[in-house]
Formats: sequence, C-alpha cells, structure tokens
Amino acid sequence: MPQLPALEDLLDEVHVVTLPMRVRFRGITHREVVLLRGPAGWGEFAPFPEYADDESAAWLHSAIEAAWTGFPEPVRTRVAVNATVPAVAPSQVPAVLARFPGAQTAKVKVAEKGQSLVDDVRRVAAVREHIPNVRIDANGGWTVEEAVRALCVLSADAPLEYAEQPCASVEELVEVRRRLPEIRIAADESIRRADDPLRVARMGGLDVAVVKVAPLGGVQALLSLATDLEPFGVPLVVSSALDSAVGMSAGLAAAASLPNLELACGLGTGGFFETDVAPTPHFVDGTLAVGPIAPDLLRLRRLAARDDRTRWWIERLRRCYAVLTSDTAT
Ligand SMILES: O=C(O)CCC(=O)c1ccccc1C(=O)O
Ligand SMILES: [Mg+2]
Repeated sequence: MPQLPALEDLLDEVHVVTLPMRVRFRGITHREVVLLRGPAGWGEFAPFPEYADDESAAWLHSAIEAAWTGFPEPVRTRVAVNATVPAVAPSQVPAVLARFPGAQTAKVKVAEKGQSLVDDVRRVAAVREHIPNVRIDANGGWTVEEAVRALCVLSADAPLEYAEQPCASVEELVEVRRRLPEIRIAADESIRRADDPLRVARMGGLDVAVVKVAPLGGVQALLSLATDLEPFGVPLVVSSALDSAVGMSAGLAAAASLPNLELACGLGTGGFFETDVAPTPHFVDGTLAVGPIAPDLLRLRRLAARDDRTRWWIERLRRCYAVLTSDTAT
C-alpha cells in the first residue's frame, strides 16, 4: 500500500454489524464485522474476537487496501466454489448442501471437539451421496496417529480430494504426508497464522495451499505469496474467514486474479448468515460472480451492533492502526 490513510479518514464512515447465523460454525452463532468505506469502495475488518492486535493488524491492512486502493484486473469473471459443511448431523447435510446449488466439490468439517470419528465418517458419507468430490478440514484437531487412522478410514470407500490441516503443527503435517503419500494434505492455519507462511512449503508439509485474504494482509499480499509458492508447484485454494459479502468480494477478487486456479475455492459461506450486508450472491453451476459489492444501507442499519460492541470494535481498530503505523516506521 502506498501510504496509510489518516485514522480520521478511516473512521469517517464505519459500520459495525452483527450477522446472525443459521448454523453454528467455529462455535459462533453471530458474526461481528466492521465495514469501512473509502475512495475505492468497501473494506471489511473482522478478525475473530480472540485474535491479538498484532495478528489482527493484517486484517485491517486488508480492509484498507479494499477501500483505499482497490483490486487488480481479474483474469476470470466467475470462481468455482466448494460447498462448506459444518460439523452437523448427517440428517442436516441435505439442508446445508441446498445452499450451494451446483457445487461440484464439498468441504466437510471433521475432528470437531466432542465428536468422534464415527460422526465424521457418517457426515462424509451423507455428503458423498450428493457430491462425490469431498475434501475435509480438521482445523488441526488430530494428532499424527489420529490423522493417519482417520484419513485411512475416510478414504477407504472413495478418495478424498485433500485433507486440510489434519494436525496443528508443520512438523506433524510433514509426518502425516510421509505416512500417507497417497493422500494430499492442505495447509491452512500453518499458512495464515504462521510468522513465516512459506515455512510449511519449505519443510514439505503440503500438497495444496489454502490462502485467505484478510489474515494475509490483503489481495496484493496473497498474490505475492502465490508468486513465492510457485516454485513448490502446489495448487492454491482461496478461502474465506466467514466473511460478509464485502469480505467475500475481496476473496473473489483474489481468486479471479490468480494466474492458475484449478481447485474450487472456499468462498461460499455467505449463505450461513440469516441476513448478509448485501443480497446473497447467486450460485450458477457452483460458481460465484466476481465484482464489487456495495452493502445495502438499510441492512446495515438493521444489523447494527450494540453500542458496547461498536465501541469495542472501534477501540480494536484504533489499536490495530497503531500496529500498522509502528510497522511502517521500523
Ligand atoms: O473453506 C471454506 O469452505 C469456508 C471457510 C472455512 O472453512 C473457515 C471459515 C472461518 C474460519 C476458518 C475456516 C477454515 O477453513 O478453517
Ligand atoms: Mg481450514
């Protein structure tokens, strides 16, 4: 980014909204996001509440880029998106998949706390009845032993497209890859929450790279990481962080700018909200359209967060801005 806008300009038009969710995801039933309006459009600042300011500053950088700089020219107009299936009971699977018309790929959450491998096997089987191409995401929930056993069981009847973050650490991902050479491993948290996002690739811990705009600091940062990953020859999957329609448009812009995109992206979770900040984009044959999103001002008013939450987010935004300005000073 050429230069950060002044804090007063950032705070000139800020909307803090609370989006109610239809399904529990990451233990969340309401998603709070901050929307900023700048000369280039709208940006979203929505680090998860438990994230520290240092990590959250990248999310602010991403919001500022969207609203003050804008995005590069896309090379495609639509992006294939996966259906995302939270850790629901098998009976709920058809209702979840109905929100992703035409999706050719499903991503199924597994290794949920309080559930067992049997729950995962049943959920994946229920999904495969509708969408045969399944990837799973364990969010680092397994040990190496658990991952090896679970991935063998889950791929016994049909292959998995890949397994995302089966274990928490890079070392464990390397070990799972060594033990199960026939199953592709994707890294998510090992990229977006790492001090060095390339380390997992250098160590040989991935076959697929999951990349997210906001945690990486914006579309340009994501594209530059994509360039750095080129020598490793791994396909990229652009995914969301449970973004509102505004954040999702940044993900779609990044996906639309990648020179190579062979796998479906994880940018279809907008339907998880009862109401989003803009009308829910339409799936056409499992794809979403790329393009700017303008939130509906009536919706923003209706979804406005409580005063105490608004103050909390503005304070957080100020602290993250201070992190960004101290970063550029050093
Ligand atoms: O990738 C997708 O299909 C949807 C996005 C998603 O799963 C997600 C959303 C919020 C936080 C973490 C994750 C994740 O990929 O682990
Ligand atoms: Mg993930």
